[in-house]
Amino acid sequence: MSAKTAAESRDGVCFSLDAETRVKLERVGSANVANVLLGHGFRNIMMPGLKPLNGSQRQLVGPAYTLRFIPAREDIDSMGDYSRDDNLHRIAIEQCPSGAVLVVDAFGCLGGASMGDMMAARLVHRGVAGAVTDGGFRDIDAIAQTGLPCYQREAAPAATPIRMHPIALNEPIGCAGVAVYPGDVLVGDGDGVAVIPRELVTEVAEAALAAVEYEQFAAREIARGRSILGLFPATPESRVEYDEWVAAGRPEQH
Ligand SMILES: O=C([O-])CC(=O)C(=O)O
Ligand SMILES: [Mg+2]
Repeated sequence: MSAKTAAESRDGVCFSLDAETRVKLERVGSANVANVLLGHGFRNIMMPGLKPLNGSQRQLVGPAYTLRFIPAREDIDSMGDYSRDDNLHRIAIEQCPSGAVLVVDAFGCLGGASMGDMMAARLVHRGVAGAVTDGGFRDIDAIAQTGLPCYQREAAPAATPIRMHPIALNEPIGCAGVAVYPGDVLVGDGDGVAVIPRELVTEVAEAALAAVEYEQFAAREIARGRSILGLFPATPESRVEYDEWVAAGRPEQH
């Protein structure tokens, strides 16, 4: 492992994503990713109910760094505990690697915040690619101003320790009913968030981008009045047409 890669790894998990794959995933939809993963047999990789915090936020792409909460208990959780430097919630903000996505298992809890705008600002400064929770964030207008791509169920403004206790970093979690292993790669757009098992990311990115490029051809044909039958989904014949279109330099008009 190179020094750079080692710097990007924690607990033996690699959080780097090669630039070529990242650029491909920035160009594809979560639905394209879901289709490709369905072809590999995966049916539970989209996080239902999670919405972008800001409709104009940029595409979310990055390997998962995980934080897991359990329900708070009055004899253990307090605002005093929250302020401690060994609080795993705050450590996650300081340790989520640059380029990674902080993925929070909040057990669906909306009674406490998974993150606020000070934390989001710190993630932005540290080069983190985004944050996802199956609960909600507080200070959401201010988080939107930071530009950090974020996904949540809905706003959860109450103080975290009222309902949530951070229990583990960088372990497998469930988020919105989807398994997330540290280093799995998330892709989020307006539809929601898809999770790509780490070992498949290169081939999924390639196949999803190929689907997007075929759809550019199909969209052009549909705009010209053509039926989707025989065009979308692709047929062997329409693929020949697509290949000819690509060979011709992808012209906008016939
Ligand atoms: O104190 C918190 O729970 C988090 C918060 O509001 C912030 O990061 O702005
Ligand atoms: Mg705040």
